[in-house]
Amino acid sequence: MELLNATLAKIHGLDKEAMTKAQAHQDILTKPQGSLGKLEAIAVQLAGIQGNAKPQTARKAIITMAGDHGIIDEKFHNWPKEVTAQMLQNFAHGGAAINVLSRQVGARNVVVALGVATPMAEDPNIINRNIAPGTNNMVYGPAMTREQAVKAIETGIEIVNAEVKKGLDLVGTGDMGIGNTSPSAAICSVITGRSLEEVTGRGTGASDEQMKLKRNAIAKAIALNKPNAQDALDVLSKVGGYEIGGLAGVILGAAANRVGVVVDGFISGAAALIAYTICPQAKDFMFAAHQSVEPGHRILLEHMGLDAILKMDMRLGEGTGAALAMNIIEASNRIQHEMASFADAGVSEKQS
Ligand SMILES: Cc1cc2ncn([C@H]3O[C@H](COP(=O)(O)O)[C@@H](O)[C@H]3O)c2cc1C
Ligand SMILES: O=C(O)c1cccnc1
Repeated sequence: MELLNATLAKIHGLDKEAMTKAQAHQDILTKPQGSLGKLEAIAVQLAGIQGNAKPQTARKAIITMAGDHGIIDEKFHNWPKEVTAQMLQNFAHGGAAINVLSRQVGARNVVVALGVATPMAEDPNIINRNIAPGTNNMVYGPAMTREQAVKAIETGIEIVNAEVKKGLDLVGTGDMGIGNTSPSAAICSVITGRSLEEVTGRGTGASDEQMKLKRNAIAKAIALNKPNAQDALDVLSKVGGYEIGGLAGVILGAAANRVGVVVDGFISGAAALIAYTICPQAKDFMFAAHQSVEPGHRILLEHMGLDAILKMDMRLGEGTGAALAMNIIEASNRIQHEMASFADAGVSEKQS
């Protein structure tokens, strides 16, 4: 709990002076004021995060965290849990969607096992910080202990702190874990107060019949464990997942280091909801990368007052939306650095 508390103590608000300077700079560039819309807002937020009116985006990482889920024993899944470990190998060898999109935007991949059930061979490209071989089936009891939930968050903080030491201007979150749309829906429903009908989605492709089983299993888990919506550690431990806790730690750690964090889809969103419930100010450091097809994603973004950068009908996770949205954030920052002012370019200014 010490690292978590120390991290929370380091989270302060955005640098208002840097934001005022960044906005003033936007306003003298050769365009009608405000005409670049969200591109301007992103540059100003980034300035507030980094405390610099001309922020940096060159050093980027996507941190993808993996965990398995006991709830897949409830038989509404189409994919075996071995896929989690197999996909980690794929991430480690550059073949997954997240590898391609990270390469395209120039982000390094950081792959972390936090709660993977299938034994894995050692691999220099996988950081093995397994806390347990997957969560317990939350239909019959808590997914993990409160101590394990804290450990997951603190591991996420340690991982992002290590990346900050290597040099980090922008970090993206990603998840891998067969079954993890179920704990994400549970977290979303408990914290936002919205029904499972509204927040549960098809994940990797649940049929109508499987959707009924999925909602019933999540409802049973919530009814049995009675997570306290005001206590994010209680929610995470009772109906969460190791990778979700780890990603909440990445988000809190990024905020403490004043690094902008590009939050991926629904699972990363559930992690953001945990981080936000622990420390609402962490929201200032988040960029919502995209709006996933999972219906709960829009709901949890609304709950935090976040506006998704992209809407691409994506539903993969891994950090794919985060990597893609980094392109937009970089574009916005290049405007801030490279565009000519009216004075530079000799363009007449607005007359009235
Ligand atoms: C081959 C494959 C690659 C993936 N990459 C991400 N996910 C995504 O799908 C899973 C969540 O959906 P559900 O709750 O329905 O299991 C997570 O592993 C998520 O990262 C994948 C899923 C599969 C099958
Ligand atoms: O939005 C996501 O992150 C997502 C949706 C479905 C499956 N995996 C991830």
